[in-house]
Amino acid sequence: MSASSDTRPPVTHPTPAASAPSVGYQGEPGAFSELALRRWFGGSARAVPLPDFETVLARVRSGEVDFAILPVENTLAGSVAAACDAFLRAEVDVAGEVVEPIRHQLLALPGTPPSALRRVSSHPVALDQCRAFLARHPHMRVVTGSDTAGAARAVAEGGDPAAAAIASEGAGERYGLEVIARDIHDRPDNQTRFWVLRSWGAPMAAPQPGVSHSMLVFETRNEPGALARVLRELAEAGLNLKALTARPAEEPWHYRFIAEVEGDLTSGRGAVAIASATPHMVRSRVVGPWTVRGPGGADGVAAPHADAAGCRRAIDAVDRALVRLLAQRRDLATRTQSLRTGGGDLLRDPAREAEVLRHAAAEARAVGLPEESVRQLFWRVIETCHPAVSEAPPVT
Ligand SMILES: C=C(O[C@@H]1C=C(C(=O)O)C=C[C@H]1O)C(=O)O
Repeated sequence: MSASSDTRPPVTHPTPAASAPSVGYQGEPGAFSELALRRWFGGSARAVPLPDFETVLARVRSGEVDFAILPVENTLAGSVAAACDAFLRAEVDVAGEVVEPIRHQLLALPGTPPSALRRVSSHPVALDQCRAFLARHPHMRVVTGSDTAGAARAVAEGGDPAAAAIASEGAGERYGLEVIARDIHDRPDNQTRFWVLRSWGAPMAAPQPGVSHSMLVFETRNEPGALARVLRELAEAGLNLKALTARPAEEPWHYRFIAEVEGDLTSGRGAVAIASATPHMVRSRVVGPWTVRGPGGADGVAAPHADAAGCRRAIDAVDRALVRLLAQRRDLATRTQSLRTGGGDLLRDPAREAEVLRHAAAEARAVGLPEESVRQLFWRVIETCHPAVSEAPPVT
């Protein structure tokens, strides 16, 4: 794989007409997909729980939901095969990518001693991320379920003190369960990539900063070197291959490949690479471009670490990203002001300021931060973006 630097303009990021988009996800409230969609869309999005990946894809394709979120790869368990297959069968576009840290907790009825547990249930992909813990506790029979939060709800509703679930801490809180064993995933830097999906042709809006990613979905002829020839075109265009997924096509021993690259395959050298690769492919389509958000993503937020020094480096990266976002906010606020005043003096809008603080408080609530201190902080943010704004925060 080759390194590449991307200096093209920011990717156009989709925002639906309504301020609160509906976003479909597989699972029940408290699922990791719900956390991932909050990272992308914020606290105001309407999260729509759906039973399986096929239904998620069908709903976004038909426009019944504005977007969908789909877990595609976990750093411990690998590709989420069922999600990739559902994606390959549907005609949808990737509008973004979220990388979400995944922390698994062993949850049971409050007051349950660990020795009383006999059964543990969760989604198979979650169970795969906790193999070492499960191997150390062979007295617990492993039961696969359709999702993590659903397994937690079933333990709460079942009332059986021998039953446990593996799910997020948030799912435990939602269903009144206690954390019996904390952070039981095999590595502390466990994380999952999710694609944000939209139907083809859904409206696009404001450009987002960050490196663009895109993908080529293709099949090759069953002949020596066919895959290598396609990949060589991408490499020679200087596009870094970040993931290559092979899934079975219907015909025996034929494969569909998903090649994800850092770069835009719809223009410039990316488009040239696709043109050169086309004779080597049986079927192909280009999806994207999109930007990545979350640990390790293009927004510069670092991945979690096992040791304190690593965590501090990650905090430093988060802080740098926060300051860059502040500068971005200041530029937007300055532009808003000059549009509103025609270049004159600062024109305050207390109603808008109150709205900004309300939004920040709602986001804080969604991610479990203290609302009042986030409100205060945002008052300072408004002030920092406009040094002339310096009175006490409005009361809402
Ligand atoms: C940027 C603006 O100007 C001022 C600054 C605001 C802000 O930083 O959020 C909000 C309202 C105005 O008092 C605006 O009008 O939106």
